Formats: sequence, C-alpha cells, structure tokens
Amino acid sequence: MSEIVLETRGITRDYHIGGGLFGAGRTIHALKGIDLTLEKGKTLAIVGESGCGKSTLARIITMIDAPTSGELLIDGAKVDITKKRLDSDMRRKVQIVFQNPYGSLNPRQRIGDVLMEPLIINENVPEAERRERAMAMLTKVGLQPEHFNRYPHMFSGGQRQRIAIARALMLNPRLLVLDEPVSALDLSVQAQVLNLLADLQDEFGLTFVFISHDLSVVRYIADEVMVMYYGEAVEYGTRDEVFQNPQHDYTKTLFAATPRADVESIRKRLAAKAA
Ligand SMILES: Nc1ncnc2c1ncn2[C@@H]1O[C@H](COP(=O)(O)OP(=O)(O)OP(=O)(O)O)[C@@H](O)[C@H]1O
Repeated sequence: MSEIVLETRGITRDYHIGGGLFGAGRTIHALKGIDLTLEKGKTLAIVGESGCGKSTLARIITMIDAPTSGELLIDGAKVDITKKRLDSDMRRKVQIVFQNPYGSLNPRQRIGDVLMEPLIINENVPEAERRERAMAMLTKVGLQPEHFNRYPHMFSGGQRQRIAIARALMLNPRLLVLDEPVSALDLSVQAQVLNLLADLQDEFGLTFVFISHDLSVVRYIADEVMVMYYGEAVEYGTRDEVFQNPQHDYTKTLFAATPRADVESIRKRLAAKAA
C-alpha cells in the first residue's frame, strides 16, 4: 500500500493589505483551494511565475504559516499550527532548503556547528554522537570530514547548497521542500546538486516538493507537476501527462516558451474570461 506523506485539502490563504481606520483595504487571494496528495519517495514540482503563490504554499507546508482555510496533513495527521506548541515531532518531519545558500548560512558558524545545531535544539544527543552524525552527513552530501571546522565563505555556491541540504537532513525528515534550490548555481553545478538530491531521495526514501520556474529542471526531477496561476492549481498530474498534454492556456504558453508579450495577452484573455 502506498504511504501518503503530504496532503492538502482546499488550502486557501488570503492576505489583507492596506485599510486602516477609514479604508476597507484589499484582500489578495494568494491560494485558492489547493488540493494535493504526495506519496512517499515521490517528487512534486510546483511551477509558475512570480507571485502565483508558490512560496505561500511552501510556507504552509513547512508549517511556518497557517492557511486561511483548508487542511494540511503530514503522514495522515492533521496539522494545526495555531496550537500553542505544535508537536516537535511533526515539525521535524518537514524541512526546507532555500534558493540562496549564501543567505541561509550564518557566516560566523563553522560547518560542523551548522550541522550539529538541529541535534542540540531537537534531540538530547551526546556531543560525541552529534559529531559523528554530522561527519557522516558531510560525506553523504559529497563533502569531506576536514570541512567540519571551516566557515561558509570558504565554500563554493554548490558546496554551500550541499551544506544546506545536509543541515535539512540532520533530523531525518520525511519531506523536503526545495525552494528553487539550484536556481542560483551555474549550470554544471546545478546538474551535480540535482543528482545528489536524486541519490539522497533513494537512499533515505525522501519525499520532495520542488519549487522551480525552470522547466528543464522540472522535467528532469519531477514525478508529478503542479502548475500554479494566480493562486490556483491550473494543472496537476504526472510529469508526462502535464508535459505531453497541457490543458490550460497558461501552461501551453509556458511550455511553448513564447515571448513575454504572448504570455501577457493570454493573461489578459483569461482575466477577461473570469470577469
Ligand atoms: N506577507 C504578505 N502580505 C501581503 N501579500 C503577500 C504576502 N506574501 C505574499 N503576498 C502576495 O501573495 C501572492 C503570492 O505570493 P508568493 O510569494 O506566494 O508567490 P510566488 O509564486 O512564490 O512568487 P516568487 O516566485 O516571486 O516568490 C502575491 O500576490 C504576493 O504579492
């Protein structure tokens, strides 16, 4: 039987902006009813242009933000982040890797400490075991034990992203949310990091939510694809279904890599249809 690691049911997220004493302000519907299910060991890619709601969805899945309505389930259990103390076991199941490996590492922290920190915060692990586990993880992500005492500035962009991945894996998560994890890297380095992620996924049975705007990367890494457009999932299916038979006009335009002007005209047409 398949194991469902991630499920969302009708997730919405509204942002209220402006307003004040005399004004009503405005509501942005950043997510409009997102339903998805993701099995253990699979990769779901979420694609869409800037502002379509990808990061908002990532924040909800990683329990940083709460939905306005709808449900998030991790390993079949409903998550309620409004609870004063969300079960720490639940939080550690989902980890995130951000796009920018420069910004996400503290420049004054040695790599060994970066990797041991989650074990200090979340687990009562003796120092010797912490070191051992951090060293082992360094090698798993293709770095060397002698990197343990070095600082982030001594590494290349690709190596720093390996460190960020290692840190995310220290607590044995079930689900990794990868938010544009290779977009800031050179093309050749991108391929190495993507291969590393695929190997780690196999070895640890990890499930990935992979946010990307790069269709060649998505085609390479995804089992399933969701295309988002103005807060809605306009396309959701297996990679082959979505790539071979896109249903929505926006996706067709995206895949055809037509000039920006065409994307704009399609958007206007869709907006007119919706009005
Ligand atoms: N804290 C916030 N307050 C108000 N509006 C917000 C907030 N966060 C996001 N939004 C709005 O919600 C919508 C979705 O934003 P989101 O950041 O999720 O998009 P995205 O697809 O991740 O874009 P990008 O690729 O640029 O990060 C946008 O219209 C954005 O302006």
